[in-house]
Formats: sequence, structure tokens, C-alpha cells
Amino acid sequence: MATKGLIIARDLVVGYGTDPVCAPVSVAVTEGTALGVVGPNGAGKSTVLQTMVGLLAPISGSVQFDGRDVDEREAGFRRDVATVLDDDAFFPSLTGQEHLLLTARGHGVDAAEDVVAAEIAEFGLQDRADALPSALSSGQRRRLALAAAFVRPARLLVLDEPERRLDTRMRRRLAERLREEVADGLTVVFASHDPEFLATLARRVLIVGDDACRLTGPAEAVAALHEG
Ligand SMILES: Nc1ncnc2c1ncn2[C@@H]1O[C@H](COP(=O)(O)OP(=O)(O)OP(=O)(O)O)[C@@H](O)[C@H]1O
Repeated sequence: MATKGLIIARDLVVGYGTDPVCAPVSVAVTEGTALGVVGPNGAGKSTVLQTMVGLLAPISGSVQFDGRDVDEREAGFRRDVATVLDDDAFFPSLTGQEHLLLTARGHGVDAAEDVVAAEIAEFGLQDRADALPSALSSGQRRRLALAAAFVRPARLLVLDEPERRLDTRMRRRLAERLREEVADGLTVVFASHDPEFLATLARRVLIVGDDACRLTGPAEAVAALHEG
């Protein structure tokens, strides 16, 4: 059983109502490491991530962040944990740039304008920074959602299929960027269907299944993804 880590799930049963969507999860994610989460469509990856960040209540078991039960309404938890689970979670009347500035300033970032400008460039949004989210392509919205996670400080970043709708170049860049952030101490938990993303970033991988959720190394998980 997992005992040490920034975020720890213990015998965590996740699902909707009283119906579990997968086998129980026990995992501890050490600070400054990345955990990949894999499994076929509908296996329960998103449900596990949402439960780990307190958006869904566990059916049973527990999740602790930094030694305390997860409560996403707590200011400290919201300050320390950034998520990119759903890229439609934008203020509809704010431009991309305004959304990023609000996020950065809300988190007390110094020189917010410079930080936002750097992430707009990093995510290739210079030409569309003044557009409303509804006027962006789905890939641009995805980039904006990811940029929002980087304009603010965080100890834990939770990403649901970060590679989704990104072109190959941006996908590789993002995986490398995340790897650098992890080397600098960030903890990352991410679900993915992309073997390259997984191999670049994950030190350990949780394979989500009906009969068991088990931990493995990235090589075995990548082989499993290639087998489909
Ligand atoms: N709001 C909900 N209410 C009831 N069941 C749901 C709800 N959301 C998802 N499910 C079901 O829970 C199961 C797990 O879904 P989940 O989205 O966690 O899978 P996933 O592993 O992330 O899949 P994918 O790879 O397709 O994104 C699926 O059978 C799905 O249909």
C-alpha cells in the first residue's frame, strides 16, 4: 500500500452513484515525478483523475494531497493544484489573453503580463490572443487551456489526455516542457493514449482496468498501448 507521496490514493473506488467504473486504485505519487494513467476508452481514467482532484466524491477509499484529505473547495488545494481536464472551461466573454491574465493575477503572479506573453508565444497563440474562446479552433482552445495551467504556480498538475488535438510538433514540445518542469520539482499526473508522450514523461504508469488497476514502468505501458 502506498504511504508516501504528494498525492496518495488508498483503495480508491471511483464511479458514478454506487457503480464503480474500474478496480480500486492505490498509488502514491512522489513530489517531482510524473505518473501516467493508461487504459482503453471507457476504462475509467478521467473518472480516476476527477476523483483525485476532488471533483467527484470517491465511492470508497481516500485521496490525500500533502497529508490532508482532498477538498477542492480549500484555498490551499486550489492554489497548489492545476488541472487541464476539460478545455471548454473558459469565461465566454473574455479573450484568451484576458483569461490568462486573470488566471495569473488571481494566483498572485509577479509580472503577469510578461508571463502571459511568454506562454502565448510558447503555445503559438500570438495571432489569436485577442479572440474569444468561441472563435478559436478546437486545437487552439486546447492550447489556451494548457497555457492557463502554466501561467500560474502549481505543485501538482493533472492533465487528461494533454496530447489531444495537438499537432505532432506541439505534442512533442509539451511533453518536453512537462519533463523539464518535473525535473524542476513539479508533480504531474496525466492520462494519455500517446506512447511517445508516455515514454517521454512518465516514470511510473497506472494501468486502469476492470479486474485490477496496477502500476508498471513506462516500457510495459508503451508496449500495451502499441498492442492497442
Ligand atoms: N457522468 C457520468 N455518469 C455516468 N457514467 C459516466 C459518466 N461519465 C463517464 N461515465 C462512464 O464511466 C466509464 C468511465 O469513463 P471515463 O471517461 O472515466 O473513461 P476514460 O478511461 O477516461 O475513457 P476515454 O479514453 O474514452 O477518455 C465509462 O463507461 C463512461 O461511459
